[in-house]
Amino acid sequence: MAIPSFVDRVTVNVAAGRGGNGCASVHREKFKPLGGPDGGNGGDGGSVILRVDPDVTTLVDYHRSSHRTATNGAQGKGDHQAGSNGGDVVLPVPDGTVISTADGVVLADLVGPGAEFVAAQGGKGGLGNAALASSARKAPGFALLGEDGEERTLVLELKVVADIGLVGFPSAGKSSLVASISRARPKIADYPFTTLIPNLGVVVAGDVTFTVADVPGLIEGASEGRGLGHDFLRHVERCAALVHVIDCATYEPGRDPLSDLDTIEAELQAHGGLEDRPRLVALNKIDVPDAREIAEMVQAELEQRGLRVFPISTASHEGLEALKFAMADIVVRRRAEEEKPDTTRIVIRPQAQGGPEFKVKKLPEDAGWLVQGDKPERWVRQTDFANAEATGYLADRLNRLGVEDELLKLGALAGDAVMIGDGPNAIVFDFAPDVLAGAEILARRGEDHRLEEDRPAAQRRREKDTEYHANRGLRTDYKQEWGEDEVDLSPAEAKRAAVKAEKLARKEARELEAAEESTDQDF
Ligand SMILES: Nc1nc2c(ncn2[C@@H]2O[C@H](COP(=O)(O)OP(=O)(O)OP(=O)(O)O)[C@@H](O)[C@H]2O)c(=O)[nH]1
Ligand SMILES: [Mg+2]
Repeated sequence: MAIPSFVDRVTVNVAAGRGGNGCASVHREKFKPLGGPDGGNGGDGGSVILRVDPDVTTLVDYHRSSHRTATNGAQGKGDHQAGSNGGDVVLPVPDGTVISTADGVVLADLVGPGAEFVAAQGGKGGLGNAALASSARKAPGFALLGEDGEERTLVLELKVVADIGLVGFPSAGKSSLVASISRARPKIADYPFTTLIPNLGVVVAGDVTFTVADVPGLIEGASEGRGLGHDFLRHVERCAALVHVIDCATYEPGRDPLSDLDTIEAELQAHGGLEDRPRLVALNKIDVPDAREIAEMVQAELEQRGLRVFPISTASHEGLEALKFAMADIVVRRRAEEEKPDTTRIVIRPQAQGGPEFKVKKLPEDAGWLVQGDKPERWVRQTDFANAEATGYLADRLNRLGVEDELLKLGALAGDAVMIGDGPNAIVFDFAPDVLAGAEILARRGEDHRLEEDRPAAQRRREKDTEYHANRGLRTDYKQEWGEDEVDLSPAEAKRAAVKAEKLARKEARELEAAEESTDQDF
């Protein structure tokens, strides 16, 4: 039989929608030439959300199609029309789904119906020029860009949240046991590895209700990746107790109840983490005369090892009541010991970073300054650098946040490179306090005087930025941008290369400027 692919651990790619751009528009009406700004805001991009749905028991759907994308927010329009928001995509996942990054960092552990995790946050829509108008800037000639939606690769793992885990060789009768003590109706068949995904059954014993999960057959070597069992052992990691289901009716050579138990114990040992869990032994299939004989033979020896043994038959139901109550006993004891009841939702989410809204760091080797922070980085993404007024607005925002003060305090000089953000979308500015410090100045729409009056160096810089950002849709990285033809630069190397190239460009510009000045004097 071909080993089927695992369905309880899947890698999914989620992409949220982009925020719509804000609109820059001016109200037009007959005989009223000076209308106010009426550009609407862009809609927010839809998010991709994972939510526990009690009706979903496997991750099989994500195994078949692992890319999920939410829709983009619509662009804002004139006449104060806001773009509509992109729709969220809600992905139903089973209770007990653990979400981690591709490199194994656990982001969330979803327990309980309705528990949610935002897998990819939709991009915020950009403000339209109507929303950007202020008393000083009555008719902004620009709008903010919508932000990209988050894109992530996540690993979803299902850990069944069961009180009791049934372990054993293939065809030992684990699924049959779940079926005979609960209302679950798992597939049962006389070939090994019938169960590919754990079956969960709800068992009622007296006034105790608990859950039992069978684990797909464990075989020797499973913990080293042979067979199916290893990947499924994680399902029993949360169990209060393990029940060994032992087939006393097998005619396979080399198998008997004692060595089967040792084999499974060795697997559990190799997997690790289950040593402290109490064990019960169910000697199954005693409706078969030979099996009953074998069970009677080994019972005493197992009991000598300190194990509680239950001869059972899932076919005739003999011994099942005693086994059920023994399970219930352990569950009750475990629940009493536990500080937190099982129903507590455990949701781990990366906490939003508190503290100051931005950080300024001096880069080594006089390479300039690095500004990091959610707000400044977001504002850069929202800026249309082809529009000087939008660029000026960004400078004002950064100034108001205190970025410039902080740079001055730390000793930044005019002309120093200031890098905002350190991802592929990072952007490098010349530090020009006079530009940053300017108040709102009336200018023609889409322009900013402060930038117009710049020296040629800043002019050059601005043209370069404009060109760079015009190409942003292509996601040009530093290698292309700065003509660096080394391959596989690490982000830190790329940053250094970018800053170095930036300094060089600035030096050239200064030289050019000096040359131009000396030319001026000739006239
Ligand atoms: N005679 C008899 N047969 C049983 C008993 N319990 C289970 N079986 C049979 O054993 C075979 C395997 O049973 P399953 O419950 O599918 O075994 P499993 O341990 O879940 O096996 P995998 O899912 O493959 O790991 C089936 O043909 C069952 O009918 C029993 O008490 N008596
Ligand atoms: Mg089974």
